[in-house]
Amino acid sequence: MEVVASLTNASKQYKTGDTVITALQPTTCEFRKDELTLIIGPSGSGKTTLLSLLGCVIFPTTGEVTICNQKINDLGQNELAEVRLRNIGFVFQSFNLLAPLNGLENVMQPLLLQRVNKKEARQRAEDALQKVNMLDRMYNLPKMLSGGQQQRVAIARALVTNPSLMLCDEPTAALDIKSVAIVMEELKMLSTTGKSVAVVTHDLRLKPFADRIIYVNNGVASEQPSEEDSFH
Ligand SMILES: Nc1ncnc2c1ncn2[C@@H]1O[C@H](COP(=O)(O)OP(=O)(O)OP(=O)(O)O)[C@@H](O)[C@H]1O
Repeated sequence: MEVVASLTNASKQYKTGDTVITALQPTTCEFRKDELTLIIGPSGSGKTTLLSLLGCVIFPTTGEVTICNQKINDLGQNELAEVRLRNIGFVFQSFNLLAPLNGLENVMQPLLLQRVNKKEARQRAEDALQKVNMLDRMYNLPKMLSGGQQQRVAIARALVTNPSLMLCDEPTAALDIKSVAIVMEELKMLSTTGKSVAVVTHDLRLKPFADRIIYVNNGVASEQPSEEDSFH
């Protein structure tokens, strides 16, 4: 299956003063088209660091990160921003919708940033909202929507630019159990439409939605569960 993103011996250390924290040990893994990959691990284990490397938000200390066949290590900040805008959609725990804008306007924003004209942006935003079954609520402000509905609008905003890679950081953490299932089913559905979807979570209940699971423990990423994980 086609590889959308990969880490090759990629590690990350953070330096604060004299202290060096190894957030992620050298890691090699692939994220493929048409797959939903869960990145599971306890708090502080290195999940967000792994996702941030994939999202081209931070550079690895050692090793390589490749997104859509492009090695990102040697890119400058502007080129990196371009890679992010063209290839990656982000979904966050706290939705991050713009409060004064309705659902449609929120979803149109990434396209307007890419200088797509307003008419086309509106059409594409409506198509994205349709995919997550939120077209009928597109004129609502975020505060008029439930958490699950806001997250579905946020997913539409992430997918409107047609990214190959969708990166989701604890997308269900703020949701009730019914909304968790709806949001995960939407993400699963997207992963069958030629995208690679990576979801960071500490919630082992999301396992049934995964095609593949990467376990992260103490900065070590592995496709094998540790003893601690396998008890669940
Ligand atoms: N910018 C930073 N500067 C210094 N240390 C950091 C930084 N970001 C993360 N860390 C440290 O790296 C380690 C891994 O953090 P990371 O956020 O990747 O874990 P996580 O598994 O996502 O945790 P959580 O589930 O609590 O968000 C932690 O010890 C954290 O304190």
